[in-house]
Amino acid sequence: MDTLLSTHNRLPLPLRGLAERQMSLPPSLRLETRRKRGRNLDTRVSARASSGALLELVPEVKKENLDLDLPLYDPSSTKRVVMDLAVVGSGPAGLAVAQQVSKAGLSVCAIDPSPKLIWPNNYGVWVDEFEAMDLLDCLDATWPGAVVCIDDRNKKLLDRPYGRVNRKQLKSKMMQKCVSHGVRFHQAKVVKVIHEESKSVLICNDGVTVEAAVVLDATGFSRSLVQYDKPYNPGYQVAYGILAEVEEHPFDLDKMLFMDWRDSHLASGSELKRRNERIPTFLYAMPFSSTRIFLEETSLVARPGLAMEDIQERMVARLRHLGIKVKSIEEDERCVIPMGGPLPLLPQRVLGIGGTAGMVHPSTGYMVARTLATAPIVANSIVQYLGSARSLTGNELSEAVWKDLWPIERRRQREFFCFGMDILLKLDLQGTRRFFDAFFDLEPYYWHGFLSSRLFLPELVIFGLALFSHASNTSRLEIMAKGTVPLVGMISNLLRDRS
Ligand SMILES: CC(C)=CCC/C(C)=C/C=C/C(C)=C/C=C/C(C)=C/C=C/C=C(C)/C=C/C=C(C)/C=C/C=C(\C)CCC=C(C)C
Repeated sequence: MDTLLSTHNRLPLPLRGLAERQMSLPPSLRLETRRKRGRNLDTRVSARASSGALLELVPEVKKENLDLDLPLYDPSSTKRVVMDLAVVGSGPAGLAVAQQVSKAGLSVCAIDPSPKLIWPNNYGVWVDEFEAMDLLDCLDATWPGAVVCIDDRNKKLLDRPYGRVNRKQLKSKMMQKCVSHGVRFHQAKVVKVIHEESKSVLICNDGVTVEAAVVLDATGFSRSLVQYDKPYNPGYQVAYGILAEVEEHPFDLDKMLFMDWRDSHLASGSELKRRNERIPTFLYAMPFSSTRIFLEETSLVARPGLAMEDIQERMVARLRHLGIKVKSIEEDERCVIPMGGPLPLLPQRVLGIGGTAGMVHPSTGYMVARTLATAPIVANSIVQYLGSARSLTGNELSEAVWKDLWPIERRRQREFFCFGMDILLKLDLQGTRRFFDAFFDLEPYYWHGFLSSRLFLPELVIFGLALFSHASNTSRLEIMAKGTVPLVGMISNLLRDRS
């Protein structure tokens, strides 16, 4: 499945409106959205295998839909009214808000070209994040801990349970709640929105119009309706993953492999090794059994993003070196996640959530847990301002909701995460290893809090100093040399944005 993700927490989200955004990406990252599933071939990835041979095992595209009857929006109804909320996009972010606003008794219309489509990506999350939202039933595999291989000699065991999201179960659960609270669905793509004083008119590609007091853009990275007023210059996380049946693999079943930065699979002096030394990739793996495993070769962040073919080539070399013989591939995924970059224009009439609203963690690419945790904030604020008193409408209402979505402390936190991303962008393989060696030696409170967006600026300063003090002398010099300009940039952005 190819995806420009509207997500990770790993709900990296299925891409909506990819085509429009494709042209703004570097050519090597332009992808089509597709989903592949279940074809068994008797081929093996052998010692002579190329990425071409691996790709031959990738099954045909097959989109999977939920088996669910959706109540449809009726454009011909004589009683047609202005809906309270129109949600554009039915990824996790959009459905989470739709579900909660409709629960409060407001009318909601969800518009999506494929509302029943099961989200395409393998999302991973820290179990505590889903537990806090009472979503443990939406994990289909969990590992009591994780492991980070810094290099051949240095391995870190992370005592933090990790899980894979059962995307079918999560989407079914959210859709069922939406249906039981009366959300209406319209299967189309929104092509234009016209704003009037107290309502907006959404024009869909099938000619239908939907009127709503509030419009929420939850279309992920396609950013269909939300506007940006600054140049869009994100870093890109690029990854190629396969869910595969293998003869065997060397990984412990009770640990997920969070990051493997080893490069012994790349021949000394080879071009591939040189490329990996400049812009490293790591292996991320979820072992489900001794013969079934999800493997993803990942470039954490680069600008421009790494070419998918480069990543596939590295993955094949790695699997060969690890003695992993792939018997069949159930599904594959290609992820391109924009990270960092500017926030959308604040405030603006259309509301946003998820990728469209700058909610991807700029230092990690994760998004799902944070988005799901933010949905109640957005929903409550819509309900409060639009509720019985109808205290606010139009631009005033949008301004108030955007403030709740991106309060000053969250904007400061994001500035720090972008500062972190700027450092990561400049590190080569050795620098990256030294950096994560120090990062995962921090007190769990700090590295957990950083990855799960729980630390705010005062604590992030302590986190930064702690990381600095844990770092080796070489790494400190590197942080100072490569971090000074981004640090000054962060400080000036923080001083500029004080409201
Ligand atoms: C979408 C899908 C489905 C998929 C995709 C692909 C994948 C698999 C992915 C994965 C990923 C991952 C695993 C990720 C991870 C990440 C991480 C861990 C990250 C981290 C980061 C960190 C950082 C950035 C940090 C930072 C820090 C800093 C910046 C510090 C600094 C310091 C200094 C400068 C000193 C002074 C102080 C102050 C500022 C106060």
